[in-house]
Amino acid sequence: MTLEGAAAALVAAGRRLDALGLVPATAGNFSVRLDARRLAVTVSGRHKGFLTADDVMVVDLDGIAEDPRKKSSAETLLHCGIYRRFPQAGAVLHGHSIANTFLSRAAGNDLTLAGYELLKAFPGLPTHDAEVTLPVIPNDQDIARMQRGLDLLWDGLPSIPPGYLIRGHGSYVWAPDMPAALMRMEALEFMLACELEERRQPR
Ligand SMILES: CSCCC(=O)C(=O)COP(=O)(O)O
Ligand SMILES: [Zn+2]
Repeated sequence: MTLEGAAAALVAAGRRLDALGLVPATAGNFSVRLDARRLAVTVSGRHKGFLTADDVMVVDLDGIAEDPRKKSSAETLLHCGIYRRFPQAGAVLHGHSIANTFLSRAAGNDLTLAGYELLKAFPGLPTHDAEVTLPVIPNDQDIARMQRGLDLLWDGLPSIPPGYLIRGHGSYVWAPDMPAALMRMEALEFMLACELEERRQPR
């Protein structure tokens, strides 16, 4: 993918996720893979609903910026960690919603979503009669350490779902391309909103 195409995809993703309330304030960050060694990622601290092409920059898989005058997302190393581990990952989205924040604070080490039609948005789940268990990892301002923890966690999982939650912080999903990543993010956040609604019901 070209940098111009990547920038257009990230700007459009920001508008879409902002319209859904998933990137309040300057929260969230997005990326797409450019080639085997590089990704295009959002610049840190920008409101993701109002991105322009100038708010997208190139880093390598170690998070090193091509243009050192620009500062990439504070969470760049989580994007790099996904592209390094999953060769089929072509786009990564991170959002902060009320549902993912609340539920990740209430959850243990993982969160299972079961019986939702929208589970079909995740790979290998052809019917609603299925479940996906997403890891919930501790939040940490040391992003390199958080990624090391994720790598250890992934090493121990028999199969790795294409997403996770960071406690009290937000959700990450990835997919082969941006349209598929958006579909996963919307489906995940819809199911989390349903879970939140269920917990609001009087028992
Ligand atoms: C105001 S949100 C706090 C930082 C964060 O969690 C986030 O997703 C946005 O950080 P970035 O550096 O990518 O703008
Ligand atoms: Zn965040």
